[in-house]
Amino acid sequence: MPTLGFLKKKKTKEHDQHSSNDNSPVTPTSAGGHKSSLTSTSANTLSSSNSSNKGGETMLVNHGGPQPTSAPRSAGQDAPIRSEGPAGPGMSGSADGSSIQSQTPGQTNGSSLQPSVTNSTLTQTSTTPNTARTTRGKYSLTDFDIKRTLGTGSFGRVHLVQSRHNQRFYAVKVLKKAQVVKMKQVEHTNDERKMLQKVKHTFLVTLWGTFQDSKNLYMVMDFVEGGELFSLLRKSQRFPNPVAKFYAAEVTLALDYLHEQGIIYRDLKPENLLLDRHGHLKITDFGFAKEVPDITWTLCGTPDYLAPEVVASKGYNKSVDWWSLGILIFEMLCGFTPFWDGGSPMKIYENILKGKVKYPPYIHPDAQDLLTRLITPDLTKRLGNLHGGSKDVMNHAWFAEVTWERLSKKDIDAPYVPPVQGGQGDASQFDKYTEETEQYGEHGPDPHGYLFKDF
Ligand SMILES: Nc1ncnc2c1ncn2[C@@H]1O[C@H](COP(=O)(O)OP(=O)(O)OP(=O)(O)O)[C@@H](O)[C@H]1O
Repeated sequence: MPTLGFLKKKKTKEHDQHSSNDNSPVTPTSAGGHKSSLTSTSANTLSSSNSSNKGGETMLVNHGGPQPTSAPRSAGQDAPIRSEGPAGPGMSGSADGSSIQSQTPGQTNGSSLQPSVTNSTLTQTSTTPNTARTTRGKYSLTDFDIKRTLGTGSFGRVHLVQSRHNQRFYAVKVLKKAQVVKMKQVEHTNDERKMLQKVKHTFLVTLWGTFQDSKNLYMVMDFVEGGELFSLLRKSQRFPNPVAKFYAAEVTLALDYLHEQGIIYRDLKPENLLLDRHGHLKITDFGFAKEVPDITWTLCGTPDYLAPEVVASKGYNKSVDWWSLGILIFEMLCGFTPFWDGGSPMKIYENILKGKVKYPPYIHPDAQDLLTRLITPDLTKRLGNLHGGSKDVMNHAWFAEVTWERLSKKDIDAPYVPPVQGGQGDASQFDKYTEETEQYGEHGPDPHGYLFKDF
């Protein structure tokens, strides 16, 4: 049994060895839900419509195990509010010497726009294959008021910001160029921007635009208000079978979409899964996503989630995401990852290569069957990598009651609705961080600017 170290957030990037129109303002349409409990319903959960699934048993899960020592966020307090609309942040005409680029989608992926009962209106945006946002405009720091920090990463932090044009809230990821260069992440950072610009899917975060100044890179995204799945999982210790299934099914749809686009995600973990105001998932952090038609070799990702072929520095393909899905499902069902062992990445790698997974007795047999088929080193046997592709995963018995079509339209209630009121910049679901003291937007020498021409 792992000790409490597994409760910590898993850091990502240090393990990489590769050097390698302004839309018109929209009036808020709804306030978010206020259910703060994790609701697990019957096995029907994943096939029920929003309108019919209101009677779930309340289960803020506590399985009697150790309380987390880190990461649990304070339960969200309702806080001042407003709502995002289907519009980008709005842009100023010019920008303090920043070089800039952004997209202005005509529509968003909708999750933050409408109450879930109107989900049928989301069909097209949710499943339509990517039509890359190509409209270019200009954002700059002067377009936003920077509010608090939502999260920190290896090279910078993510801020809640408010557009000075339409007063809506967004998340801006700020990356320090010098740090990106020092950690040999130039290619990954440019890829992140490229991949996020390309994708458009209900369960993926929307990138509205990017820009840079002499020191930093900025990525303007939707503010996903409900916090990280990681926090919910640590608070809950582990999820009941139907709850894990709900999140796994949404991730499966997102992976299916990404793989269809020729993109490997490579960084699946609860820290990168955010909940929107209705409790549906949004995958964020495309720092390791890559367009790979066939095989690639880069060692990147988070130790606990790495497939053996990645650990062994072999060439690998999209199937690494299916392996990681297995690890994610395991972690959601058990509260810890299968290869975790004392916190040392080397030990974790050893365990991954040994490939022995101990399944606790409380895991549902169908779940265990799926996990053994995903967490298998044999690529000729790994589900998702076989002839049927992602459909093999979707057709597995554990997902039997999932009505994929409805799920893709978010026409199924989420098991947990974060206690936020949408659109008001309510960041109560996020940890508090010491704020950045360094001023953004300063003029000065820009020795690394040439490396980030697309920003
Ligand atoms: N669009 C968003 N809306 C709300 N919060 C966000 C958003 N994007 C990121 N965050 C928060 O910021 C955190 C860090 O973001 P992200 O993982 O993209 O940064 P990173 O620098 O790549 O991190 P790491 O180095 O750990 O991979 C996330 O875990 C999440 O809590």
